[in-house]
Amino acid sequence: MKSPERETIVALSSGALPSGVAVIRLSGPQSAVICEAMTGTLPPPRMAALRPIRDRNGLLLDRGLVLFFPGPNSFTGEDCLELHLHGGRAVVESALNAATEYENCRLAEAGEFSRRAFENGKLDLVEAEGLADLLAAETEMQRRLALEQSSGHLSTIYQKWREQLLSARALIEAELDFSDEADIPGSVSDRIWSEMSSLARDVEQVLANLKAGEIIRDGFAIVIAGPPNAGKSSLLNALAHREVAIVTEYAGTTRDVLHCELDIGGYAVHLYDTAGVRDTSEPVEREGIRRAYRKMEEADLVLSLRDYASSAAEELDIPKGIPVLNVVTKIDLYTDSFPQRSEAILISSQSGQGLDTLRSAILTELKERTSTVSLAIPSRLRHAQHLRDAADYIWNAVRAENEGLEIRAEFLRRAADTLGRITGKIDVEMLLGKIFSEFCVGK
Ligand SMILES: Nc1nc2c(c(=O)[nH]1)N(C=O)[C@@H](CNc1ccc(C(=O)N[C@@H](CCC(=O)O)C(=O)O)cc1)CN2
Ligand SMILES: Nc1nc2c(ncn2[C@@H]2O[C@H](COP(=O)(O)OP(=O)(O)OP(=O)(O)O)[C@@H](O)[C@H]2O)c(=O)[nH]1
Ligand SMILES: [Mg+2]
Repeated sequence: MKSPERETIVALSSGALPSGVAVIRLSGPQSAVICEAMTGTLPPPRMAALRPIRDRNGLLLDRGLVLFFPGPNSFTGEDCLELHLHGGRAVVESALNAATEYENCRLAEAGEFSRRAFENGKLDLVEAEGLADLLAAETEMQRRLALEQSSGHLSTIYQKWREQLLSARALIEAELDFSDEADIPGSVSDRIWSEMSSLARDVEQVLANLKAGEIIRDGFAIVIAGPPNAGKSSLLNALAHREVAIVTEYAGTTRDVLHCELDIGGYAVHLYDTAGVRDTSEPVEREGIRRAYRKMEEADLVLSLRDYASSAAEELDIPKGIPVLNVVTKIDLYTDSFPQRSEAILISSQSGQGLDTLRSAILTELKERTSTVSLAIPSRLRHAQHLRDAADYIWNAVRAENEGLEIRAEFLRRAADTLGRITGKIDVEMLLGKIFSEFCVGK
């Protein structure tokens, strides 16, 4: 039986319509035939050519740029065709319809181009995740981290470790083969175990960067907390540059946790406003206060606010271990010179005084927590789980001195497999759906 030809897929790969230019991308064995049929000729590989674009009946749809990438030298590794059209809805619609008229050509699913690139060895899983993050990146630091990952630097590190494990294993197996011939003194294995210990430490060092990666990729959670009327909601509004929260002179205005997104120095920040904390028997307010504390527990940083006029120590009970910045508010009301009480940052949400100082204090905190020595920053829990397992297997191998070389080699094999799962060298079928469904259609 003749095996069915791989389908050619087509999609709009550029953004929302209407747009200046729209890029329609095809990938698969029919790309060249469709190119000739729709544009008259096959342009030289990877050279843009201006051509009329026609449907099957010869009707002119648009005049646009045509690019052909013969496989395997394309994004997907297959023959690829790009039609750069005018970005009108009807233009794009008619071109997509025209392409799918051809045999074995259909609309692509979300992430299908990247999935083919993965299947053809053009991308590994870490790079594919990086690419998904690059498309989702909204801040400068997210963009940098994603670009780093999508261009294979992290993959190279994981791959190098895997090779180190495999060659250590090979040396051990070789030693096992000669083990009848009595113990060779100063055998290779002494050297191997010290190398493996240092490898486990390298893995753990990258693992230690996980939190930094999460802060960059998923954002930094800052919770504004303090007594009622301290000016918490006013600060949220001032930093967001819009009226997110209701502000009144009544203590106890905010009940629910409110939220806005900020970009501080290229970092994504989630800023939360909470109910003012005080003793109260009012049930709605009590629930608000309970939620305020719950939010503080999840915070990366708490801004503890206090009205300048208020008596110093308030009963804000910030959960242990959560970093705090003390902020004194409403300083516009007090024009006289300030006796420097504590190291609090003095602000006025009304006049804007001190807000830049507050922003740079936050940025300093962010930089401290993301300035990892090495550039290898895993941004996903998926990597971290495998890295933790890999390090544990290596330590097991190193420490199993009394267990015999077979068992120790088996631990190294497991460590190597675990690393292989991160880049997709091993056992990936289950993951593929999840990773590639994060993409949009056309990617
Ligand atoms: N028009 C257009 N712009 C684009 C893309 C695209 O597909 N089309 N990209 C889509 O993501 C990005 C660029 N990424 C690309 C990655 C690989 C190849 C490619 O043809 N690779 C071949 C040849 C490499 C070479 O000549 O150096 C290969 O890997 O074999 C093209 C684009 C961003 N800009
Ligand atoms: N003069 C001055 N008034 C401020 C400033 N910030 C807040 N206020 C006033 O203080 C009062 C309380 O402000 P909110 O921002 O609602 O205080 P809150 O901490 O959110 O209060 P709750 O939600 O009740 O806990 C309002 O009348 C604000 O206008 C400021 O910087 N200067
Ligand atoms: Mg409030």
